[in-house]
Amino acid sequence: MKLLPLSCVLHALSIVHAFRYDHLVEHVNSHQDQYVQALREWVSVESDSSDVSKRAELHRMMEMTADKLRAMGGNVTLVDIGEQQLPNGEMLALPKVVTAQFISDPLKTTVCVYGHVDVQPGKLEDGWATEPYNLTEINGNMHGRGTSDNKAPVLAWIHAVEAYQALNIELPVNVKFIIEGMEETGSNGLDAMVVAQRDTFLLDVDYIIISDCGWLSLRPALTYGTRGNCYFSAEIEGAKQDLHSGVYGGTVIEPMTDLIGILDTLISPSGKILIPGIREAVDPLTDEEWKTYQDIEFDMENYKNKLGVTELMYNNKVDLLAHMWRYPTVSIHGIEGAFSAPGTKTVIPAKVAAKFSIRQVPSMDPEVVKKQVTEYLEAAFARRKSPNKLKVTMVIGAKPWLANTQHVLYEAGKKAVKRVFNVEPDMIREGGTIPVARTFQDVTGKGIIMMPIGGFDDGMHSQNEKISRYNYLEGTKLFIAYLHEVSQIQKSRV
Ligand SMILES: CC(C)C[C@H](N)C(=O)NCC(=O)O
Repeated sequence: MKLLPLSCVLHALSIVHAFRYDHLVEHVNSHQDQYVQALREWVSVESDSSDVSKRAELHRMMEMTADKLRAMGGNVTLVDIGEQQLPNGEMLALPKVVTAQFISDPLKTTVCVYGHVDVQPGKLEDGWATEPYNLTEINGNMHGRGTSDNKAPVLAWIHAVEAYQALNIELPVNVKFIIEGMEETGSNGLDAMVVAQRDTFLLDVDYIIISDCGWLSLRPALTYGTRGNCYFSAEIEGAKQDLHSGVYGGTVIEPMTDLIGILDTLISPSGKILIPGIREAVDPLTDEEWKTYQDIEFDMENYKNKLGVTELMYNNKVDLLAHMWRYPTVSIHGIEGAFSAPGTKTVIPAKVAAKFSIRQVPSMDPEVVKKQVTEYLEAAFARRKSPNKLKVTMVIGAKPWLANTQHVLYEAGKKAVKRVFNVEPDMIREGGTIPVARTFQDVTGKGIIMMPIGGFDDGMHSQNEKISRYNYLEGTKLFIAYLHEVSQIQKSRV
């Protein structure tokens, strides 16, 4: 019998693969209505991790996620990660973390997909055009709280695995999942779970994949960095109860005036952080980074239009991208205890607490930031010689994450993007935070990639959040293709 040359065998194998990929794509296209229905069911659960009154819904969401993975034959565990302490001292059960495993072939590479199914708050009265928890499709965009962040991407990964199963095509890699329910509030309890499972569930994992972010434009992207987040509460307490501003105004030193005064010392109008030590800790922008940012296609006018603003903090692309991704910033989010309802209540609030955050970057350490901010605000408050009481607390201290773009995972990612979208991806960083990314990196030492499928205009955390049907479906195909590309990475090149 005549043996075929190796090149012919390899060619034949690649044809078989291409044929199967087409089948998988066809499967995704023909199941899109089921995928949308699955998203509708998930969006209908108000799994808001920041609102403790919604905790039962969050538990239900974790159960639904586990049921879905179980129904697909996954080896599923709901991991108890303990309790959280509320500001009033009460203890509340954290949502269990769902882990799952599909096939376990020692000869295959193992990937672990991380995602979350908790959401930010969403209320019609915040200015939504549609009910936030009722998935509503308008012009190809599916609106609903948690669609892009992060329910559709998690489902897209699940559907990618399901598609292989449905067509009886063996998964090219072992696939594990870690799906949590506290990401939006700092991934409480997850770091400890990662440490606890480093030598068990995570031991045979070769790579970790996260799809919890968005593209920069219409071009698909791969993400290699996130900022961290130090979230603070600065509480000022004065009188023992709220006071009539006509009767008492002018006689007492008002907590709100103190609070606004110290908040105003955090950042200058031109965006310069005024807390000593913060800017000094940031690595200078390298020539290589400058060039990378310069080469990214990014339309500043389009960005302004998308946001509905007439001016940005920087008017050149490199500065803007650098300040979006690799410089720290301060944002003030709200004041608890302040009067904010419509109307003209004339009260002097007795106790107010500002919530603000500092997005930090790789060379900064949350514990150091905590000390810098606390000391700085205490000094600013002391200068006011106010008799009121100030209490500064850091409630989230999530670290930033940065990957090596030369890692084989990114090579494989580019191939998958090319296959599905026929373009090279943008290589981008992300200004937001995925708290566990750095923990995965530090604790497991495994390669991590972020492969977003969200659109640049999805409005995560904001009114009318959406994901397009296009991104949802093509994203599913991207994940299918990526599982194949990862299986092609030679173990020696890890
Ligand atoms: C764009 C972010 C990385 C998405 C992520 N789910 C998130 O919102 N994290 C919390 C944050 O405040 O950045």
